[in-house]
Amino acid sequence: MLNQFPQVLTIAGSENDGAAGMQADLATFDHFKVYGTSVVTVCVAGNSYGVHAQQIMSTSFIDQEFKDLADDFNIKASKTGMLANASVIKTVVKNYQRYDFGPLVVDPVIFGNNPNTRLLDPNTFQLLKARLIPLATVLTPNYYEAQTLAKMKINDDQDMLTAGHRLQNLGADNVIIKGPHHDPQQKIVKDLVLLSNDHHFWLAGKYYPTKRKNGTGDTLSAGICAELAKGQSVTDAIKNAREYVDKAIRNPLNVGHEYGPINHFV
Ligand SMILES: Nc1ncnc2c1ncn2[C@@H]1O[C@H](COP(=O)(O)OP(=O)(O)OP(=O)(O)O)[C@@H](O)[C@H]1O
Ligand SMILES: Cc1ncc(COP(=O)(O)O)c(N)n1
Repeated sequence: MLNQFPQVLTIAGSENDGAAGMQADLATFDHFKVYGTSVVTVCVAGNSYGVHAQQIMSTSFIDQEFKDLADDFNIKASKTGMLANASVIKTVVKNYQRYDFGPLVVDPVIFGNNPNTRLLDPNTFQLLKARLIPLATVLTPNYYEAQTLAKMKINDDQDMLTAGHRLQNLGADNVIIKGPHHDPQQKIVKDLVLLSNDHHFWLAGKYYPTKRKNGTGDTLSAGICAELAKGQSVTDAIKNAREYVDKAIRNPLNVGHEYGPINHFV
């Protein structure tokens, strides 16, 4: 029957090296066998050495992208990625509230995998917290983004829990804070999952000492979105997406010289 196959939406930046952003989201959607549509917010020019230029889409173009998808598709879950600046955030919030695009996974992309790459204007943090985060079914900050948004340092598990609660108090139903993974000596990476019913659990995975992990955050949030669209619970969606990221890091794909992609073919 027309329009019954699970359809999802990524609202994100296009990254022309194929490793992260919308390209990683669409590859992940394919893996989870959902039909991926996209609203491009910004085009990023770069490669595995870094990001070199950005072209932000006009708000009228973004409005049109949303309208065209709403007119034709039956979207069951959505995710946001790179939003770049305040006008994009406001336009995305307005459109998401206008149409029914299902539960929303908000990946609050502030930094790229190379921590020196900033992907969001720092003047927009307040706007992000006040307008977008309250719409999140699942919020997926990395270790640095969680500290920036919760306005605190995270040094241990208790800090991570406190930061998670602060982010829930901003209005996100469920929060996953991805643990740090920049110490070559560490053995595991430990993410915190804080659920809307106030339960929490830790997802510990093996640490892989590799620079080939561009797009891990996008892949995790896209996997959660895909699984939610298929009717999985938040807990199962997060666990299944995390397992996929683990496999995609563990089996490297040797393209690009520096901060290369993970392997979406696994
Ligand atoms: N080297 C690694 N070894 C094992 N797991 C990792 C590694 N790096 C990241 N992960 C896992 O990948 C997932 C994505 O986390 P990560 O912190 O990389 O997100 P991010 O890409 O920084 O997020 P964002 O897209 O918000 O910027 C998490 O579950 C994390 O634990
Ligand atoms: C266009 C774009 N969007 C998002 C990310 C985040 O990447 P990661 O998933 O590695 O944090 C990125 N590097 N580029």
